[in-house]
Amino acid sequence: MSLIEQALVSAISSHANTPIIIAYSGGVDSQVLLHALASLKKNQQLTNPITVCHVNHGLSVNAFAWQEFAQQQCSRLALPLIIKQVNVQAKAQSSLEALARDARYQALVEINSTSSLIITGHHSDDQSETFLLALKRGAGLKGLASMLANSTLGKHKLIRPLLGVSRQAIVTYAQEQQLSWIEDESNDDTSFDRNFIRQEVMPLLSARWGSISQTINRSAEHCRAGQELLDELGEQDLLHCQLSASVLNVASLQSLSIARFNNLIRYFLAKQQCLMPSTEQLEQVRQQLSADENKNPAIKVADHYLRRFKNQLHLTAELADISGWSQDINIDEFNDFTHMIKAAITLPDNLGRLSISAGNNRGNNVREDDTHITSTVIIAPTVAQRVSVRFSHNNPICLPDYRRHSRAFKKVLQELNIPPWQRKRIPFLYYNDVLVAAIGFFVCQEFVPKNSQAALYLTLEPEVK
Ligand SMILES: Nc1ncnc2c1ncn2[C@@H]1O[C@H](COP(=O)(O)OP(=O)(O)OP(=O)(O)O)[C@@H](O)[C@H]1O
Repeated sequence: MSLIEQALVSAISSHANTPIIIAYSGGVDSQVLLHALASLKKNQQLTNPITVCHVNHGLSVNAFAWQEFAQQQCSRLALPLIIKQVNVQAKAQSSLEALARDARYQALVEINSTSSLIITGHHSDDQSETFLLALKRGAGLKGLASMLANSTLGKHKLIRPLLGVSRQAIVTYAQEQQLSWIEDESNDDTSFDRNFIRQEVMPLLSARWGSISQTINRSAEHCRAGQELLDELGEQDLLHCQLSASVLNVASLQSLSIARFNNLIRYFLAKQQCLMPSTEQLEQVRQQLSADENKNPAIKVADHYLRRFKNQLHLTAELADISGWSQDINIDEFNDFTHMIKAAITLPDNLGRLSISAGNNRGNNVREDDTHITSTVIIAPTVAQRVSVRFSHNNPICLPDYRRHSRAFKKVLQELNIPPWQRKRIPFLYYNDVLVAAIGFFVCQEFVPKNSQAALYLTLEPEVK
C-alpha cells in the first residue's frame, strides 16, 4: 500500500461505513485523493459509501471545462458526482479567496443531511502556506495552528488525511499512476497572498533550509497542542465565572490574571460563535470591569457587545431601537376559549415569538424564579378593547401581581434587576392604552384572572438560532 493510501486508511478506519464526501476540484491533490480512495474502495479496504462533490465557483473562464473533467473522471471510476454551482462576488481580490472557500464549505455541508466525512486534499505544503498567512495577519496560537487534520463542519466531520504528505509525494503518486489533472491558471497570480507565498517565499526559504516546510508543520502542531491546553483552561475558568449561557460574573473575572482573562473571553466568544475580538477590545472590557457600578458600559467586541450590569457581564448582539414597534392582536377570533393557540406574533430584533391562547383560568402565573414567569396569564379583554404589544411606556403607576403597593413602572423594572438595555426589549401588553403586563415578568394586579375566569395565556419562545 502506498504512503498516500496508508494515510487515508489510518484517517478513515475509525469511521467505518460513515458516508464519505470527497471535495474534488480536479487539481492534482484532490485527483490523487479521489483515485486513491477509489482504489481502496475497489479493493474493499474501505467500505464507506462515497460521493464526490465538485464546486463550480464560476470564477474562471475554464470553470465549465473543469466541471466536465470532474464528470469524466467520476464516470470512469463509477463514483457518483454532485456538481454545486456557487455565486461568489467580491470587491477586493484578497477577499475573493476567502469568499470562494466559505461558499465551497457551505456547499459541501449541504450535500448530505446525515453526518458524513468531508475529505479534502490539503497537504503539508498547504499547511506551511496557511501558517505563514496566519503569521502575516499577526494571529495567535489558534490561527498559527493552521488547518486541523480533524475538525467539524456543521454536523459533519472535516478530515484532511494528506496533511502529513508533501506536495512532491502527491505529484509523484499522480505521475506513477499516470493521472491527468487540471491546472488552475489563477494559481500563478501572485497578487493572491497564498500564491505569492507558494511561488516566491517558500522556494526562497526551502533553498536555504531544505526542511523548512516540515519544521513549519511542526510549529503548527505545537501551536495546536498549546491551543488545546488554553481551551481546557478556558473551560475550567468558564465553569467558575459563568452565571448563565450569555452572562459572566464580574467578581470572578476580576480574580483572573490578564492573560487568563483574555483567554477566557476569547474562549467564551468562540463558544457562542462570535468573531474574535482584538487585543485592544479585550483591554477595554477588562478596564470596564472596575468602572463605577452605576455606569453600564457597553464595549463592542467584533460583531457583538459585552455589557456590564452590576456584577454581571452580558454578551449581546447589536441591539436595534425597537421603541416604535407596535402590533395589534385581533381578539375577535378568540371566541371558543379552548386553550388552542390563537395568535402568534414574531417580535422584532430576534426577540422570539409570542403565542397567545385563550381559555378559562386554570391557575396563577407560574414563577420560574424571583423575576420570570413562564406563561403570563391575564383577564381576557372585552370585545371593544384594542389589544396591542409594544416596547414603549410612559412610566405609569402600576401594581404588579407580586407587590403590595403600586409604584412607578420604571422603578418596578429597576427593582426586578433587569439590565437597562433589556428593559427596552420587554414586550408590554396593552388594553387600549392601559398597561396590562410586562410579558414574562409580571401582570398588573387588576388584570390577574380569578379562578375559571376567561383568560389569555401569553408564552414567549426565544428565537431558535
Ligand atoms: N472547486 C472545488 N470543488 C470541491 N472541492 C474543492 C474545490 N476546490 C478545492 N477543493 C478542495 O479543497 C482542497 C484544497 O483547495 P485548494 O484551493 O488548495 O485546491 P486546488 O489547488 O484548487 O486543488 P487541489 O488541492 O485539488 O490541487 C482541495 O484539495 C479539494 O479537496
